Amino acid sequence: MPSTDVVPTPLQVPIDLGDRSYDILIGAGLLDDPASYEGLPTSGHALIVTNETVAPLYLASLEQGLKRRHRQVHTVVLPDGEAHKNWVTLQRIFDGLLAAGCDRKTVLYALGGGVVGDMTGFAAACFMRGVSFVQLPTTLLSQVDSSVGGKTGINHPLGKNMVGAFHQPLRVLCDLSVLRTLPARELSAGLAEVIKYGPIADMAFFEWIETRIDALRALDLQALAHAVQRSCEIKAAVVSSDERESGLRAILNFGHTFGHAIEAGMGYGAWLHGEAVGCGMVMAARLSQAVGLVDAAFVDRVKRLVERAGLPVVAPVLDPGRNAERYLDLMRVDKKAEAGEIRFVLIDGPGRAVLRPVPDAVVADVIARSCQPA
Ligand SMILES: NC(=O)c1ccc[n+]([C@@H]2O[C@H](COP(=O)([O-])OP(=O)(O)OC[C@H]3O[C@@H](n4cnc5c(N)ncnc54)[C@H](O)[C@@H]3O)[C@@H](O)[C@H]2O)c1
Ligand SMILES: O=C(O)C(=O)C[C@@H](O)[C@H](O)[C@H](O)COP(=O)(O)O
Ligand SMILES: [Zn+2]
Repeated sequence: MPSTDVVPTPLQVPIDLGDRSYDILIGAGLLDDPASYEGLPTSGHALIVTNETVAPLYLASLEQGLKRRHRQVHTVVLPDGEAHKNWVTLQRIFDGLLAAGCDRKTVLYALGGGVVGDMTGFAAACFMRGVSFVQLPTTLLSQVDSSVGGKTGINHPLGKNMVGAFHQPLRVLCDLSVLRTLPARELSAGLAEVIKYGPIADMAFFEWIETRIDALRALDLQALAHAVQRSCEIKAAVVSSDERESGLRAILNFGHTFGHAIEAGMGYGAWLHGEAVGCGMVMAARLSQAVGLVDAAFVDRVKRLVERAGLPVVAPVLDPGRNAERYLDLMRVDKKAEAGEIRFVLIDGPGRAVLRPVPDAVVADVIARSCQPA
């Protein structure tokens, strides 16, 4: 990664939610910079939640820094992976909090990717009926999406993120330096959520990604800084106007109805969330074309960029005997479904999304076409 002085730091994206408002700070070296934590509570107890992959990389220095702010700093190190985003692992956070004698003023720090962030946020929402937490996202995906907006939770074997709560963090620190240790496959997964913001909200950004995709994959710090900043700006605007997804916020689910079915259907962790979303966006773009909202050129453009990001574009067969039915069954539990009717985020012209039901036969045809290599 190029030297850190090329990024004018920190960039700051505010998220306006009344008394739950907070800032997203973006820059290199933020985790170890005491200025990043200014204004946050300095209560007696802090608990850092991380995982066994991230801990050896970044836990020691964070712990040392937080010891200057909190009398006691405790840690919980979780097993790594989407397959562990469940009750059993969540319980380990509560075990750690109680064993350490943590109280209502305790601040939780989520050091890791989206899995750690979603689970720590959920633990913070539940512990003693709600304590504060800070997001320290260490993957591209978590910096551009999961650390922002307060969706927290865990998976159920029958459906993604089925148990959770809305609980906003006090601050989000997106330290770009930590991305240099991220495996290439995980970087690609993060790019899926970056690409997502184009078709739903900002085609100029989509065009910019098309020109900078190779730089992003090569960890060009300036390109990454802009990608994280613009993604967070779009997400902050959407969340500020619809915090609890009563309407508009659903557009952030573009590609996720198919994507969540792939994740659950393949077994959590087989496909990364970003991979499933990347492929799911191609499927949702096809579905938008199938109901007459966009043309084939638009679908092809989305598919090409997803492919260039290093993501899969051919959907997996979930059940050879009854593949479309299996997809449809999994999608019927989607949180956007109403009375068993699946509602899809469709692209209604470049940069604009709508939420709509689509007849099962049309969806089944798109699934069949998407599972075939082009
Ligand atoms: N709450 C939301 O709004 C929201 C939004 C998008 C995704 N999500 C959730 O986020 C999760 C996906 O997050 P993710 O893609 O960050 O996956 P992840 O948390 O599993 O992290 C990916 C992998 O990278 C490793 N890792 C993390 N930081 C690293 C670093 N700096 N260097 C080296 N390795 C590192 C992790 O240990 C893990 O193996 C899914 O569960 C998804 O449902 C939530
Ligand atoms: O923040 C949101 O709203 C999103 O939909 C962002 C998604 O990228 C994310 O994967 C989210 O967790 C999916 O939400 P869900 O409500 O469908 O579980
Ligand atoms: Zn997502």
